[in-house]
Amino acid sequence: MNVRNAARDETGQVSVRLGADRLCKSYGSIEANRDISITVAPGEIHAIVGENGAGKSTLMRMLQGIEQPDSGRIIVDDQVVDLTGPQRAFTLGIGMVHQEFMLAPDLTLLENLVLGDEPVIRALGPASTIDWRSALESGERLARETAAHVDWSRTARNTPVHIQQFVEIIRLLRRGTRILILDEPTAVLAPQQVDDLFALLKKLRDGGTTILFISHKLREVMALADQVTVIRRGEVQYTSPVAETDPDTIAGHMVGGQGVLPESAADAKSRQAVVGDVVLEVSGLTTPIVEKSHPLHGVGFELRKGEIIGLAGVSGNGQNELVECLVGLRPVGGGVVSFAGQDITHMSNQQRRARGMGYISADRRHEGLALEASVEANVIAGSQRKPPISNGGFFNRRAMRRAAEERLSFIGVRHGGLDNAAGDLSGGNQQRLVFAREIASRPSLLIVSQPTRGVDLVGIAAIHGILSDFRRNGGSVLLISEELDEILALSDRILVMADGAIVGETSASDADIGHIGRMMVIQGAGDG
Ligand SMILES: Nc1ncnc2c1ncn2[C@@H]1O[C@H](COP(=O)(O)OP(=O)(O)OP(=O)(O)O)[C@@H](O)[C@H]1O
Repeated sequence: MNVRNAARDETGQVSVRLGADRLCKSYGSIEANRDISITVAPGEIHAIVGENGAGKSTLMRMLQGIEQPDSGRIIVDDQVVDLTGPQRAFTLGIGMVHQEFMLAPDLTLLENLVLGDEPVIRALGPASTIDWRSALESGERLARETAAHVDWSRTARNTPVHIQQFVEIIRLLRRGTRILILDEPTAVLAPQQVDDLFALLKKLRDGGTTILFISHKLREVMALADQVTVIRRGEVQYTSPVAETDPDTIAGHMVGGQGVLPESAADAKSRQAVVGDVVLEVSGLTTPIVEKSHPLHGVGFELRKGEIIGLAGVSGNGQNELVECLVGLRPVGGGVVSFAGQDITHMSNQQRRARGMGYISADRRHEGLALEASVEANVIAGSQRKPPISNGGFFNRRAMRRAAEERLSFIGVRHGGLDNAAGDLSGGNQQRLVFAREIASRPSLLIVSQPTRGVDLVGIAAIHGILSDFRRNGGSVLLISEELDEILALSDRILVMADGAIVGETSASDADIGHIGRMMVIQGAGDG
């Protein structure tokens, strides 16, 4: 990229709003980014796609000044800049909306809007006071401009997730963000909310904001982006205007020479499951009202052998609480949970596991993994006292290594070495690791929450294939997912949850995405 000669065009506009010029970044022996060059024009929506561990987050961290490149240059407004830290990037107008929102949960949305940059009245001499009226005016003006409906007096904690996301965006705009980076922004949204977000982003784009977004969903890339760049194994593989490409071409560049994608979930599902006896029976389940949780109101359903039930719902409507009750991590207020004919309502998580219940938590960083521990320790956890790793009281180190390697390669976890910390894996590879461990313990029932959040195309197909095989071999799955496509592709039956209750049920063959989406948002927290 010839920056010095990247002359402003005839109208005096800059041609490169944000650019990376041969950026390199290594962690030990891993080259996370190698000679990455991208160019983003003013008022462009640029999608960055790539497999898990491809190097997308590393690039974003450098563009935000959180990490320094080993070599290469970053360009803002046609000029080479030195992003010495996040504050410098912010001053230049670069702002990022992370997957985990940064709002302070107990402050109101208005307080969050101005936090750290409060408008003040200086009428009282040296003392000053916050000008709430002007804060509210600026919030409402931005909300109007972005067509968002925001109740500024609500705390962030009590605000539906899609409104929190709007407020995050508005907050950045208020502080002069001109280059907005979004990390998988639709992961937590219902379909209608995705449409609203895209309408907002297009509006911002048309007003001159430059948008860079990371996504694993090619349908979204096609619907939203002007330009797409594929990163593979730390290098730019492909870049194209979206109007001149198609999802197959993009996917081909993402997976490189791996050829045909693994069997899709839809193909796997077309082989009808044989459904047997009831394995999990839940009736009248309630939870006490506890702060920071969403109470359950009499949840009941049956899950049979060889069946996948998909639980659809906007996040924050009681799904987490239900899962925690089922796996023994939250006390129930009333009702009964039976597993394989036995009342397990008050059993511990360990007792449930010993009876064949596997659990894949949505919160892999806190519940699913010990991030400081090695990749090997994490993938073996729970099996270290069983053969072949332990035999007659003797611990077999080689058998442990072999088992770890087999488990990791079974689901294609990309890692830099068995002794590296699990926390150093990319997000998607952390999720694969949890899956590899849980499947290896051969459960009869899997409770799976957000199994493919942040996982790439190949990983999704692999995980879906594993779930379908598990079901075909007589396993039962309760699948909780914010991805309706995933629920539709895998489930035999679909339950919809809103406001702590099951509000609808449909068989997969009759499922209609619009109808399910409406049930999801018609009540409860999704309605905000
Ligand atoms: N702090 C770190 N220490 C060691 N290795 C790291 C670190 N951060 C990233 N890596 C490695 O660099 C590579 C690129 O990771 P990165 O997080 O950028 O990928 P990604 O494309 O964002 O993946 P995902 O889609 O799974 O989030 C991976 O192999 C990862 O394990």
